[in-house]
Amino acid sequence: MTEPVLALRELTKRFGTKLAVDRLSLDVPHGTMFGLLGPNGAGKTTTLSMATGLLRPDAGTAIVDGADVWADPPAAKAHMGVLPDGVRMFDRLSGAELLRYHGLLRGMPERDVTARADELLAALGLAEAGSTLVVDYSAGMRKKIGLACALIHAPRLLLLDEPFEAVDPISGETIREILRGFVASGGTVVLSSHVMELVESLCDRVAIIAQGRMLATGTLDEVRQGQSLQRRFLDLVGTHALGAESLSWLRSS
Ligand SMILES: Nc1ncnc2c1ncn2[C@@H]1O[C@H](COP(=O)(O)OP(=O)(O)OP(=O)(O)O)[C@@H](O)[C@H]1O
Repeated sequence: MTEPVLALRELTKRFGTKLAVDRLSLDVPHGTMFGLLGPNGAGKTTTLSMATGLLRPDAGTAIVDGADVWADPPAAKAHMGVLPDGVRMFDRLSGAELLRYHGLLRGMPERDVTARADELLAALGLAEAGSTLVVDYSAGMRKKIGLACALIHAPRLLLLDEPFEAVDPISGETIREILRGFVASGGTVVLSSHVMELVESLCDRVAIIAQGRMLATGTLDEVRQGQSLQRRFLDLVGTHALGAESLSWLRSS
C-alpha cells in the first residue's frame, strides 16, 4: 500500500477550556476525493487549519507527502493548494491582482501566471469581475477567487474548507467538474462540507467528526453501511429534537 498523501496523527487543539480537536488521526490516500463531515463546531476548520500550517497544534502531527507540516513547512506546502475558511484575503487587490500575487508568491514565471489567471477567472465566471476589488465581491465570488488562488500553481493536494458554501448552482457545477478532472489526473482533494448529497455524489472517501473526535472514516460505502449518508450522519452524530413547547411563541401569533 502506498503512503497516504495526507496523514494526521493524534492532532489535538484546545481553545481555553474547549477541546476543539481531540487526538484526531486520518489517512487520505493519493487520488481520492475526500469529504470531511461534521456538524457546526465539530472541529473541521480547526483540523484543516492544523493540517495546512495555519494553526499550530497543541499535540500531534500532520504529514503531507512525507513532509511534516510543522517541522518542514516549505516542503509540505510546496504541492498543497489551500482554500481556508474565514481567513482574510488581501481584499484591496482586484481578483486578477490577488491571483497574480498568489502565482508569483509560488515562484511561477510571470507569463504562466497571467495565462493561468485569465483561464481561471474565465472558468469560474469571474472574467468580468477580474478588475473589481475583492472587497466588493459577494460571498460566493470570494469563495471562487479563493479557490482560483488555491489552484493557480497546479498543486497535487487540495485542502478546501467549505468550497461550495455560498456558491451558485452553475458555479457549483463548474467547481465539481474542475475537482473531478483534478482527481482523475491523479490529484487529491480534501473538502469539508455540511451538504450530504453533495459529498455523497462527489467523494469516494469520507470522515465524520463531532466534538473534535473521529466517529467514522473509510470509503463512502464503508461509512454509509447501506444507509444514506444523511441517515448515517444523523445516527452517528445524534439528532437534536425540539421539545413540544420549544419556540411555542413562534406559533402563537
Ligand atoms: N479561535 C478560536 N477561539 C476559541 N474557540 C474556537 C476558535 N476556533 C474554533 N473554536 C471552537 O472550536 C470548536 C471547533 O470549531 P471549528 O470552527 O473547527 O468547527 P467546524 O466544524 O469548522 O464548524 P462549522 O461547520 O460551524 O464551520 C468550536 O466549539 C469553536 O467554537
